Amino acid sequence: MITAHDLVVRFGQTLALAGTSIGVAPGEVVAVMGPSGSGKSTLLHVLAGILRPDQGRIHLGQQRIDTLPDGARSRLRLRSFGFVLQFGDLVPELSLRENVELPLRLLKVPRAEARDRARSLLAELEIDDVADRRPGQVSGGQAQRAAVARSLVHQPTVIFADEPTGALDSASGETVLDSFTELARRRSTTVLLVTHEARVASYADRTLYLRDGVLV
Ligand SMILES: Nc1ncnc2c1ncn2[C@@H]1O[C@H](COP(=O)(O)OP(=O)(O)OP(=O)(O)O)[C@@H](O)[C@H]1O
Repeated sequence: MITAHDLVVRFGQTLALAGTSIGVAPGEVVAVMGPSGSGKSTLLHVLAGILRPDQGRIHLGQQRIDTLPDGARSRLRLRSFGFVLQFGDLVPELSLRENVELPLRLLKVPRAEARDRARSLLAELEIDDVADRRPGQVSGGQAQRAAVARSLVHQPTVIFADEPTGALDSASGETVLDSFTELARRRSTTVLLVTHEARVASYADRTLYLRDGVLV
């Protein structure tokens, strides 16, 4: 589903990715582990088209995506990718429901359909009772479940998750990971999960290890 060859990313003197190749099959849940500074977030940002590699090639299915112009890459991200980040990426002024509807509204899905699709995911993630509250008025676990719902609602091809439970206690983290990976598997959505915790990686089908910018 997503493949990359010989990715190199430099930040000044720092070689964040040093010729990394990766292939993730459709519907596969893959974890990327590694120590702090090994290049995990950089790899995720490059694969997701947020950062352009200095060298290398990235394909989504048959389509080469690293050479797309900025506008086309933004549209691709909106349509084909979902994101779950560690914290703070819900819009604080919007309710959980409005946050979950947001990708659909940006994709011009009619309001009623967006509301229905958000409602059904909010119910599946058992946060329908707090859906009208803002992120600041719910628990961290409930906010992360809303972020999971938002990442899935437009049926993306790939979801990128960067330490999705890093800010939660372990019980809330397990609940979020259980429902996230279960829903993604049921929909055959490919997931790339970056974490430094083996407990989190255990939810994946396969774990890759990065060290000094190379998969080992
Ligand atoms: N914007 C940036 N500017 C300069 N150096 C950067 C930047 N982003 C990352 N780096 C450097 O690139 C290397 C890889 O960083 P990256 O954030 O990808 O690692 P990581 O494995 O995700 O680390 P962590 O687990 O601590 O989040 C590190 O040496 C980091 O300091």
